[in-house]
Formats: sequence, C-alpha cells, structure tokens
Amino acid sequence: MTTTLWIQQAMMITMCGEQDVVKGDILIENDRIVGLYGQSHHERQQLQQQLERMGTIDRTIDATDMAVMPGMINAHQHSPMNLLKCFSDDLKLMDWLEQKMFPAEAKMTPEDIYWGSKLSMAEMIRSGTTTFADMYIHMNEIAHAVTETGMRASLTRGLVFGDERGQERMQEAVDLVERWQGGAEGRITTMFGPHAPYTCPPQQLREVMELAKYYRLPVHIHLAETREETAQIAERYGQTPTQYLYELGLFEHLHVLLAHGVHISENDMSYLQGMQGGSAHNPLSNLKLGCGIAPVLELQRRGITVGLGTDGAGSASTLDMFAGIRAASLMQKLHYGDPAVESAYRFLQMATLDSARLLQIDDEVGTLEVGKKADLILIDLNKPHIQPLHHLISAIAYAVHGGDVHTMIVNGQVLMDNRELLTLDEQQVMKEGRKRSKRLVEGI
Ligand SMILES: CSC[C@H]1O[C@@H](n2cnc3c(O)ncnc32)[C@H](O)[C@@H]1O
Ligand SMILES: [Zn+2]
Repeated sequence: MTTTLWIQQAMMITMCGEQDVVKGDILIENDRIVGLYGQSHHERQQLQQQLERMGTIDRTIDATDMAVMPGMINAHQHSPMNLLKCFSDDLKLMDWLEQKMFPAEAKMTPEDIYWGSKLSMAEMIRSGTTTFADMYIHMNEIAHAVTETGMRASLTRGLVFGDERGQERMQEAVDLVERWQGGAEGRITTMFGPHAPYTCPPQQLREVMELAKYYRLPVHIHLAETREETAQIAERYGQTPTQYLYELGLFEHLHVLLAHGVHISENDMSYLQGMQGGSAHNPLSNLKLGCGIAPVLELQRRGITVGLGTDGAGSASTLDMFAGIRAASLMQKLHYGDPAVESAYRFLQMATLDSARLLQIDDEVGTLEVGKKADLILIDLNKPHIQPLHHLISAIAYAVHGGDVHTMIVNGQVLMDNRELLTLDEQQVMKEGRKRSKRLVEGI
C-alpha cells in the first residue's frame, strides 16, 4: 500500500547550494521525496500534475511559518551514555574515561543499553536528529531500539584491546555486521569500530582493517582528541596518532570516520589528504573536556570532509545538534579572530550533507532532493527568539534550538508530530533511564 504526504507552503532549505531557500511544497510517496515545488506558474502546474498522478493524499501538513530542511545527522555518538549524563563533569578526558565511564560501563546490562539508547533517541528526535553514528557495546540492543523508533543509524561495536576479551569483542563486531547491515528496512548500516590509537595496538588494528576490507565496510575510530593522546602514542610508537594510523595503511583503501581530529598538525593533514571519509567534529565535547579546537577549516581546505557530531551525552551533556552547529561556528570565529571566516550555511551543511558523506549514505539522505529518502524536519519559526526573521539560514545557525523542531519524518514515517513522539513512550523511557543510571553510578 502506498502512503502519501504533502507538506504545503514551507520555507524549504534543500542544502543543495547557497541560494536554496525557496517557499514551496514537498510531496512524499512512501519513503521518498517525489516532488519539490516553488511558487512559479510552471512549478505549480507540475505540482498539480504530480497530485493527479498520486490520487488521494493521505496527509497534508500546513507548514506556513515553518522551515523544512534535511534532518540533522549526528556523525559521532555513544547513545547509551545518556545514562551517564552530568554525573562526572569537569574532569580531564583520561580521568573521566578511566575512573568514571569505564567502571560504570562495566556494570551495564543489555537492558541498560537498550533503555539508555532509547533515552538518547527521544532526545535526538525532539531536537531534530534523524540519523546518528553510534559506537558502543551490546549493539544488538541499540539496533532493536533503532528498529522500534524508526530512526536511521550507523552502528559500530567499539573495540578496545589489552585484556583477554579482545577476540570476543571482535566476534561481536562481526555478528553486528552480519546481522544488521541493511536492517530495519535499510535504515541501519554498520561499521567496524576500533576505539582509538591508544586502545588498539598495531596487530589488532590490522585485523580489524582486514575485516572491514572483507565486508567492504567503513571504519569508525577516535583520533587525536587530546594532547595526552599525542604524547602517549609518541612514547609508544614514536609517531603522531594520525601517522600511526597512516603507517598501518588505514587510509589506503578504507572509508574512515575519524572522531574528533583535534590535534592534527600540518604534516598530519598530508597523511589524510585524499582519504575516503573524513572527520567528525564534536565541538561541545571538545570544549567541555578542554581538548582544543579542531582544525576544521584547514581540513576542509585540503578537501577532507568534516561532519558534525555531539559525542556521547556523558561528555557533551546534550545531543542538540543546533547547539553543536552554533558552538562549531563560534569556535572558528574566535580561533581566527574573524567573524567572516566561514558562513553559517557551511556549518548547517556540515551537520547534514557532510555528516551523510562520513556515514556513506549521502546518496540517500543529507539534502532535500527528488528521489532521496524522506528524512526531514519542520522547524517552527513563529517564536519570539526567532522573530523577526531577517535571514533564515542565520536564524537556524544562531537562534534556533532543538526545541523548535515541530515535526520529524524519517524514511517517510512521521516520528514526531507537533512535538508528540509517536514511536516511543517518553515517560517510560525516562523512568527506566532514571532507575538504571542510579545503579550504574553508585559507588563511582
Ligand atoms: C568501547 S565503546 C566506545 C567507548 O568510547 C568511550 N568514549 C566516550 N566518549 C569518548 C571520548 O570522547 N573519547 C574517547 N572515548 C570515549 C565510551 O566511554 C566507550 O567506552
Ligand atoms: Zn566518542
């Protein structure tokens, strides 16, 4: 059975080019966009023809005073870490990770992961994120949660080595890929996820690379997040973290999603130039953990894709990608002492199309285009903190926040309708989250 949806009179931001704000209508058939129409006589005629072909329309949405744009794509996340949000802040990354996160994670059951990820999904849907890249443990539970909530996700079993359970984790990574690649009607894709240079010795990294090549899947890895990491890798291998991965051949044939990429020197950039994939910039996590400012614009100048993520709520405290867009832009303005250093539009593009490129799903999502998947958000502009509306792109980058997202559609399915979540029980998710997080942080 065909399902049809007609969004009327929206300010459409297609993310296909600088001049792309057009008032008009969008037609969706099942999971795909089948038409985008502006106000010209010719486009109105085309709209009428398409409507005649489609017959009775199941649902219309009056989007007057609303912007419609592609959903946000969070390119780096650890969704169950929402259970550990705001419990151990204001620490250095290694202390935070080793003394707080790892001990709490060691207590996590599959059910904790399921409910923790659902809590994140409720927050993400509420704040306009349609897709996320997740690296964690017990990934089956996250895959089930994604299936139920209707979101789109790239799932990765995070791999750390150094104890006797390395091979077992590797098997879980393979199981995830075999069971879930293309799952949930194609909304789930998978990657291989060696956690970081400092938790993955050369031999194990080579083994993961072989698996990624065999399955023809991307690799998702943390890289160059702190000065301490640079010092540790220099001490162990006499290399920078980026050089370490380069010498192992990681950038030769594989699509790689690098999380953070803060401490990347000019010389390191030459190792990354020409790579498939790119870097996920996580400004809020980097600011909160005092990691530094990623060389976002230098990487982009060298043709390296930079998408946008939040990192887990355990460090970033929020999964609101609009807050991330604002932070990313302000960081670069401050860093260069130049407010004109990069446009607001470019940062919106990082959170949509560029993140889609990192997840290797840009042929399906990241822009509003005929033939692409219907993954989009409606933003309510009729609010005091947004009005008067002089420049829509500026307003979205600097004034809008996640709470302004009115309606969300993923794969043609409405997940949030006028701020009501349709695919999860928010009260139950929060109740389970509160109960479980209490047990996890006890005594830590
Ligand atoms: C083994 S699953 C993923 C692993 O990553 C940890 N993690 C969360 N945030 C960060 C970060 O900013 N840098 C490095 N590692 C991070 C998380 O706690 C999981 O153990
Ligand atoms: Zn991370």
